[in-house]
Amino acid sequence: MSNLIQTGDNADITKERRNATFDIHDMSLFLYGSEEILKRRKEMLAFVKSKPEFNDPIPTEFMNREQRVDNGARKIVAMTDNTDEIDAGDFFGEGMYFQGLIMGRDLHPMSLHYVMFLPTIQGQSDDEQLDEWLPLTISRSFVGTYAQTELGHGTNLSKLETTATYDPKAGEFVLHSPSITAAKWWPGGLGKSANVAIVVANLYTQGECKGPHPFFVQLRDYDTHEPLKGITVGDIGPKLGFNTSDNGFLLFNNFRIPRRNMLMRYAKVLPDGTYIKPQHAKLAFGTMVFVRSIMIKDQSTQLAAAACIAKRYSAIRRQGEIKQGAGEVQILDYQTQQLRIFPVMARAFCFMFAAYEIRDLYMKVTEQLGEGNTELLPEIHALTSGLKSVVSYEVALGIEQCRMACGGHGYSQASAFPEIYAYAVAGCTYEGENIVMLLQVARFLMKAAEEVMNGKAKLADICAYLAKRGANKSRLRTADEYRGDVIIEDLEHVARNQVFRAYDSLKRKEKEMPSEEAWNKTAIELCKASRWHVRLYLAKNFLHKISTAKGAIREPLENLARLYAFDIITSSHGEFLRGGFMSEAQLDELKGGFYTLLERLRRNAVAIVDSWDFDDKELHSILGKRDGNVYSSLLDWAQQSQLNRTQVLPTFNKYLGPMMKEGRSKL
Ligand SMILES: CCCCCCCCCCCCCCCCCCC/C=C/C(=O)SCCNC(=O)CCNC(=O)[C@H](O)C(C)(C)COP(=O)(O)OP(=O)(O)OC[C@H]1O[C@@H](n2cnc3c(N)ncnc32)[C@H](O)[C@@H]1OP(=O)(O)O
Ligand SMILES: Cc1cc2nc3c(=O)[nH]c(=O)nc-3n(C[C@H](O)[C@H](O)[C@H](O)COP(=O)(O)OP(=O)(O)OC[C@H]3O[C@@H](n4cnc5c(N)ncnc54)[C@H](O)[C@@H]3O)c2cc1C
Repeated sequence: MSNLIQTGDNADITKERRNATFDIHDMSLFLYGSEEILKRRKEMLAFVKSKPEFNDPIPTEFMNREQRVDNGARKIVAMTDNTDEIDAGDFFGEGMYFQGLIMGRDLHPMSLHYVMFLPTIQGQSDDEQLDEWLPLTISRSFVGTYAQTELGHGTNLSKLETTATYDPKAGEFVLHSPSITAAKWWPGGLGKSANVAIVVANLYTQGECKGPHPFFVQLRDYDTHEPLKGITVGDIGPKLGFNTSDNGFLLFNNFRIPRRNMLMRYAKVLPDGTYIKPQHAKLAFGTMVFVRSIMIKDQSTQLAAAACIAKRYSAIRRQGEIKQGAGEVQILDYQTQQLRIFPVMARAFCFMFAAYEIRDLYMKVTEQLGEGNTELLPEIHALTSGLKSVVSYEVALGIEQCRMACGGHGYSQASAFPEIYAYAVAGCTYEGENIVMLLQVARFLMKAAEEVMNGKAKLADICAYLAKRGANKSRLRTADEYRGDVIIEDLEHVARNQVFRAYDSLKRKEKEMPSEEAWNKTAIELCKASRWHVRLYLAKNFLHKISTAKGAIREPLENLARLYAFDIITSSHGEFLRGGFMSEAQLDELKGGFYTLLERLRRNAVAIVDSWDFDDKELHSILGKRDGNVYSSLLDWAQQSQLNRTQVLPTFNKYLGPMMKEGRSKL
């Protein structure tokens, strides 16, 4: 704990750190997994701080878009000049941390090169293609992106309009955008930075459409960077966030590429045009599964950053009195403030622990795919789709809650909340719009429900609860005893009920109308089932993980995990009251328990967020500064505003001055 206290720190924040009941190093160790990881974080941070080229000339929030794009390009080249400093193969750990430290929370001109282009080359090329493209990708001989979404279609991949038609005489594919709506739209870095792309197009061979497939396509001349003939490309303009990235549009006019530019690890087109289908129809969508899986860690980090800022600021902000005349209190002492922030922190821990599970599952699936085994593909698709949806949505709400909890200063860009929100909320949309992805989970759940109904309960582990009988009354007696398995049983009960309610409703409707229509008319219930399924997974994983904690960190972790569960239950209590599963009295008991948990977590509030090991450089927030000296820093920060460069702005002479002069002259 003491390592975060320094002379000159704000007295309130120092008091918080002194009062903590555990050593933050122990908590960081539990959170990140090993001493080696913590050591490497320190080494990477020290390295980044030692390099002036990683600094921003002025805070990025004071830059215009061109300056941001320029600054982003400069820094990503500097960053990737120094990848020897990290284990670049450890994308999930070192790669993400290193990038976050240097690039901040904005995508940059090479984001898609690393996040999707490289993984697609690795995952979808055959050995010969890998030998050709991988070294060029790693050595940054070109800048790549992933161009799938179009103006008219993003979600529904089968209706992508871009065509790749095989011409056996020339041994080439002809890429074509038959309409305006066929324009690729959104790919990161496509507008101005990328000179190659993985283009996802509907493949036509021997007169038949074989569905969307990935192709390696050169877009610009390697020397002049001018677009090649047959390519129209540009930037799509400013967005809510991601403004350091030149997300782009792209149209093809009968643009030819060699046959071998189709990525052929799974599906293939032979020289005569014969199509060889992949072992599993959705193997070509593997990169999306990969990104959905790493998003969970990224999103939980953003949520933790928001909670860290809100808690540190709430520790130093004094406003109002609880006891009259006793002086203004730290706003962190208000129960309502705790309600706004503590559950957010609990969620960040929960999501991070899930991120580790998903990383491990992803690695297992990759290994299996290498052996030609696609057995776990439906499971990982459902799990990553569901987690991506629930987590990104909760993260966006949580960040906004933290912002509002910081009053007026939360609205300033000095807080970093606008930046964190704009960055994180995009996750609700990219890599599959959240509702659509929840419906994918529902497909998986409906199949599982069908198996249970048919008595063939050979279910994936994550669905095993669907086949359980379960009690029809909650075992909850006192809030203090409400822990571990008892909580899980109750969440299982609600999730199972919702899955079968949706299933029954779907089956009833299927008797009255075509199944696609029945599906649409049950979609709200299906999404609800998916959310409960994912919440159950998250809570189970969280409770299991904290049960392995030892020593002084155990109690605050248990408080967090139980707060997470109590929050879910009390905020959707109707589901638990249904059919008398819980009584009103039980719910009141839980509510009381929830308030007690807030009180218990109060003492360690700051230490818990300190354990996330955010350096000020990474947090990039005046309100969240480690030393708590917020007010003087806010004044310093504001002085960097462009508007403060001169005392009198041109607007005075042009508009306001003449107006006031005229006003005075009329008196
Ligand atoms: C040098 C060091 C540097 C280090 C640098 C490190 C940097 C680290 C940074 C980390 C930051 C992390 C995060 C930030 C990243 C931000 C980047 C954002 C970029 C965004 C990119 C994009 O958005 S790309 C475009 C994404 N698009 C989508 O996701 C489209 C969504 N649509 C679909 O996925 C699908 O079309 C569908 C799932 C909605 C439906 O598919 P389809 O219509 O084809 O199928 P059906 O519905 O008929 O289903 C048939 C059947 O298939 C199953 N299925 C579908 N998809 C999959 C799949 N992927 N895998 C397995 N199975 C699948 C489906 O469930 C059905 O199954 P049934 O059994 O028949 O039910
Ligand atoms: C910041 C950002 C970065 C991106 N980067 C890239 C990139 O690098 N490369 C790339 O190719 N793409 C990229 N995209 C595009 C992104 O993948 C798509 O926007 C996303 O997949 C959603 O598709 P859509 O825009 O077509 O939404 P739509 O599908 O049009 O969604 C609009 C609404 O329709 C609903 N809806 C659609 N279909 C259904 C259905 N079947 N059932 C029920 N409701 C439905 C949705 O739930 C939503 O409410 C990016 C997008 C953003 C915002």
